[in-house]
Amino acid sequence: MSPLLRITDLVLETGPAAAPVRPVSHVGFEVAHGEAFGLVGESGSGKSLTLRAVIGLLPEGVRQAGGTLELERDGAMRPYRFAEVRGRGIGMVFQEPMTALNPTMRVGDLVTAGPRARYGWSRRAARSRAVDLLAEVGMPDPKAQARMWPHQLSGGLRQRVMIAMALATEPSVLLCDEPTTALDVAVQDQILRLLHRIRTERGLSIVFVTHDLGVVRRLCDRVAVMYAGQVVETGRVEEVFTRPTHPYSAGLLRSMPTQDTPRDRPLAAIPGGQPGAGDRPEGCRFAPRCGHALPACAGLAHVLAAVPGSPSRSACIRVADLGGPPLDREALLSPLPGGTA
Ligand SMILES: Nc1ncnc2c1ncn2[C@@H]1O[C@H](COP(=O)(O)OP(=O)(O)OP(=O)(O)O)[C@@H](O)[C@H]1O
Repeated sequence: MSPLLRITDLVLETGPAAAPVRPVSHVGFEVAHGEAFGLVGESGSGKSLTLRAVIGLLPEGVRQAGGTLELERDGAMRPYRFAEVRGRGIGMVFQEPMTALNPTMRVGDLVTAGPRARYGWSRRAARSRAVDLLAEVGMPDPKAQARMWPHQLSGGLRQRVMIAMALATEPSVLLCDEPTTALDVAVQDQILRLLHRIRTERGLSIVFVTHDLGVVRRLCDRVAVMYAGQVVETGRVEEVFTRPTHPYSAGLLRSMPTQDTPRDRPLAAIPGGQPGAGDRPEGCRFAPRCGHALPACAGLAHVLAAVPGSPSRSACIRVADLGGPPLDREALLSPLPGGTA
């Protein structure tokens, strides 16, 4: 598949310019046309900041110190400034719809506010478009719901409104930051199915930020695993999930529950904790927690390189010696209860 979005060498900084801390260092990834791409990793690994940087919506206190963005237009990859693509090719769905939706606007006006201002749509045209979009995202009574206020809707319906808002600008890429985390399990499933349907029907590319490997297994074609502000491995989901090429990804996958995992069984955890943004070791940042680390790992520059015999790319120099018991391919790739989205 041909590339649609390419991020290269993204660096984000916080703190004083003279002594900056880098929560995201030299992160890059590429998303193809129509592809679902997952960005996974523990809390604090830099997933959300990376996604927000793509549309130039960094929280206060975080600044971009490097990185390029390219988006495909008319058959060629073209460079853009990060904020420039927000609502112009790239849409975003946030984790918490209540804080992301303006409470003083009716749902129908919210959905089309962006394109209406930009393209000068009439009120009538905007309303009709809003109702169509609300129907597309599965609102049960789109005409009536277009007249409601966000607080009158359930969490699941609010998330549908946010997806409709993102679609209103006709993006080619939808960025989703933990789009189901704030919802209860049954509603999570409905939203994941909706995103899958929209992706298929519109031929959209989707980037999912999630700590839930089940979501990645179920919806994504390719994945990047982040650790302490860097991508440590990237590849096709079925490869990374069954033949991980970085000890951190292997540990993360071993700690992932499958449908056969008894509820009361403790998960095999990776010993130790992820270092904070201001507290990162030299060389391989995972080395202090890694059972395969050599003294040399502490002096290594971070390079995501091709792995002999694997289609994945990995930052681990010990990839050939990883060994360990093979991961249970069937358990890791079997459909989740409730079926495929
Ligand atoms: N507004 C901010 N100011 C300063 N530092 C920040 C800010 N937001 C995030 N950080 C730093 O960046 C790190 C990465 O944050 P980010 O939200 O991207 O992590 P994440 O992987 O998405 O985790 P989570 O799943 O918990 O959101 C944080 O651990 C924190 O050190």
